[in-house]
Amino acid sequence: MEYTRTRFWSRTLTHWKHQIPGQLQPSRYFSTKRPKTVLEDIKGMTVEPIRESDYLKTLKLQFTQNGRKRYRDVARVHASIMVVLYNRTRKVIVLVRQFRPAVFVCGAIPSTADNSIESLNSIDWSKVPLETGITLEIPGGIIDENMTAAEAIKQEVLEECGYDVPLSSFENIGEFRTSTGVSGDAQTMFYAECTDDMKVSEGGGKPTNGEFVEVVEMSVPDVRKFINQKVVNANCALLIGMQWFMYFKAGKI
Ligand SMILES: Nc1ncnc2c1ncn2[C@@H]1O[C@H](COP(=O)(O)OP(=O)(O)O[C@H]2O[C@H](CO)[C@@H](O)[C@H](O)[C@H]2O)[C@@H](O)[C@H]1O
Repeated sequence: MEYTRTRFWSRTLTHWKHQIPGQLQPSRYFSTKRPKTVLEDIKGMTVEPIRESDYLKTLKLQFTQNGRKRYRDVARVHASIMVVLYNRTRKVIVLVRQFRPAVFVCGAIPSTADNSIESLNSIDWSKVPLETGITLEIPGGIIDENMTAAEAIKQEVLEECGYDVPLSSFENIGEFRTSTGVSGDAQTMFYAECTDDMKVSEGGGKPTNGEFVEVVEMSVPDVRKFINQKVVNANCALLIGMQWFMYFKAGKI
């Protein structure tokens, strides 16, 4: 299918119908409206223990510290990359909305709840509003071991947002840990600018991987309002990235 710019932008004309819990009237904060996709088509949620996983290994680390025996339960997960992507033509930050099962479960029941498999499977998940699990994120993903971090983020931007941004445009702005208590995995954050001319596809993720994302845009004044909210259904990386952008870039673009 040949993509034209008219087609991309005309999809943004449908109305944003959903309010994301923990965000103040998101429609006020977006310069484009939410396109209709299949994010909401989620059915038949069940829960079972992990026996084997390509994405998560749990370990019990035991050691002695200052003569005292200690242990720590640790989760090993993949390192990841993400990017604050600014579209110079449209003067917006490019973001993705997606259904995150982990956020859905944590948003639906408190972490102190009975987390037994029986108890979790007795919940009627269809009654939990799906918006509970829909997050706003800066584009990103896990690092494919055959790629550099910059190559990996370039590919994520293409797959998720449909922009073919030159590799040299990705500026590494820092690495940090997503969690220090449980997983300790590294995230590398990039900054890149794109233009409408770099838009080569609609984006949306890789449906063959079961990945469905919606591309949304936020104007710079709206970024300021967004990061000033008390609660957001977003990850720390989005907030760190936006704060970095407001501090180092917003006054210069
Ligand atoms: N836990 C899991 N269980 C089953 N399948 C999984 C999985 N994680 C990834 N996958 C599979 O791998 C594919 C690619 O994943 P991504 O590279 O998009 O990582 P994701 O953004 O989900 O999380 C990564 O990148 C984001 C940044 O975008 C980080 O915040 C986050 O910590 C990091 O895991 C997914 O579509 C899915 O098929």
